[in-house]
Amino acid sequence: MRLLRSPYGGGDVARERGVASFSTQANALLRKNLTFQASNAFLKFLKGAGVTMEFKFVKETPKVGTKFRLDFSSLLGPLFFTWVVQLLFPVILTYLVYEKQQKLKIMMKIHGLTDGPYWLISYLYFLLLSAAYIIFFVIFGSLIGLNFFRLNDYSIQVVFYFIYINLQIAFAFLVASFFSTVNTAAVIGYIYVFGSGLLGTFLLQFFVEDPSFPSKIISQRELVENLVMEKNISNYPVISDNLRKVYPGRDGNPDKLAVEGLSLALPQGECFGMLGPNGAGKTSFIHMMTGLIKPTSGTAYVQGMDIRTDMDGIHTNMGVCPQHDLLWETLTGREHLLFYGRLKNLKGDALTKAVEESLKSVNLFYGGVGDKQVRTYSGGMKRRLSVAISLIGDPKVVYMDEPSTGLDPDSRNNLWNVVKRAKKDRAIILTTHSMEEAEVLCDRLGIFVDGSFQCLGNPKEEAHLYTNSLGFFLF
Ligand SMILES: Nc1ncnc2c1ncn2[C@@H]1O[C@H](COP(=O)(O)OP(=O)(O)OP(=O)(O)O)[C@@H](O)[C@H]1O
Repeated sequence: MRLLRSPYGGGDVARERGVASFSTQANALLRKNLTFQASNAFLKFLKGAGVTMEFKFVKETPKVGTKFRLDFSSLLGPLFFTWVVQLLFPVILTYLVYEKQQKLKIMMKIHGLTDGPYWLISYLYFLLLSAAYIIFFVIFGSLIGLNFFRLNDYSIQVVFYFIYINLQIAFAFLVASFFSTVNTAAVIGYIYVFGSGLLGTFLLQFFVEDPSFPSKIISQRELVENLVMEKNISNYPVISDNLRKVYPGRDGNPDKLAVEGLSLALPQGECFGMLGPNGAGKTSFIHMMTGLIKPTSGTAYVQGMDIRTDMDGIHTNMGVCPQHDLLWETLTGREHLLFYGRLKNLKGDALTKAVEESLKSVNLFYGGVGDKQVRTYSGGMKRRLSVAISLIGDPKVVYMDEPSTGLDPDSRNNLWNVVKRAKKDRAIILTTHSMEEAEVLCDRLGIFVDGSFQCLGNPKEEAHLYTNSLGFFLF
């Protein structure tokens, strides 16, 4: 076995093994910018020729920079929160035992204080103390940007803490009856905090870290219920209220549940990404929202109009980029846009201007491309035209079903730029299989599996969940 010092060095040895003739081929490939194929083929050849290489002069490929975000609470995980919120327990316990140890309670009793007012005043005192402590904890945590506070709705946190501090005070009252010395109570109190934190983490960590833990999904459902109840829905162009789709079974097959009670509220200007494996129900959801199929139950409101009754009104202000390009091969790009622009009630100069701008925005204007028949277009051009059609007439709600599927990286980047520019002043729902696409385009992301959201959140926050949990479903 000979040693070749670098892929492009070691001339004698390489020539001996016939590398010279190969490297001519490899260089040709490299010149064509097919670096990857060239280097792979080159390595295969060397392996076959029994030559090993030392990558002495080969540098690592530069990687995209990532923002360092220090969330030190995550270093301790749920333990941090359990320990901090429980810290008042030993304080309350020792305070109660201190009054018992110093016979202060008896003194007060002697002076006429009965049990009822004593416990009531003690309870109110500890309630105020606990409330102040928790408020400080929440404000401090929110100010330094801890995820625990940022990602959970404050109203839910208030209810949780209120119930928790009441239980903690009641428990301290109970435990205080078993102790008569402060030192023992303090030691046991702190051991309890430390031990129960560890035990709780051990027993409950699975639920806390389970990506399907539905806290945000529940809050989304509550938001939708409130919005529908209060008829305050103008700030949310898209509201899906418990939308459900079951396809009836055929040829002896059972019914198929495609979308299971989907609740979602989309504010103006948000691009929402639905990410999920094949067959998750994304297209069924879009088909219901666009009126192609009827929901089995539930409904949705688009700009305040009900999809069950006002679909015609909704269509005038809605754009759709379907999963597969639905285009006439013999019409030009411009003709498509003129046609769909007219359907959106554009006329005369406004229509001509809108079509021109639209062609420019998707790079189909210059060189007269927009005036060529669609059958001459590449896949990327057809996809860009489909996106342009979805945006013509300035619709306030746009659905894009896997807009970049099947495109090469260059066409995909072009298309992403179009969508990024179009995001302003619109609500966009976009389905995709690509985490990268979701990160680039979406402000919020829902991971959709088996007809329901497994989690909702910011694409950057959900990225690890997608890779960890959905990777399981996808691959
Ligand atoms: N017309 C239909 N009749 C019966 N079942 C259907 C029908 N359309 C879709 N389904 C089923 O409903 C489920 C959801 O399908 P849907 O096309 O909505 O998923 P999807 O997430 O859009 O998938 P993809 O990413 O492949 O487009 C699938 O199991 C599919 O087989």
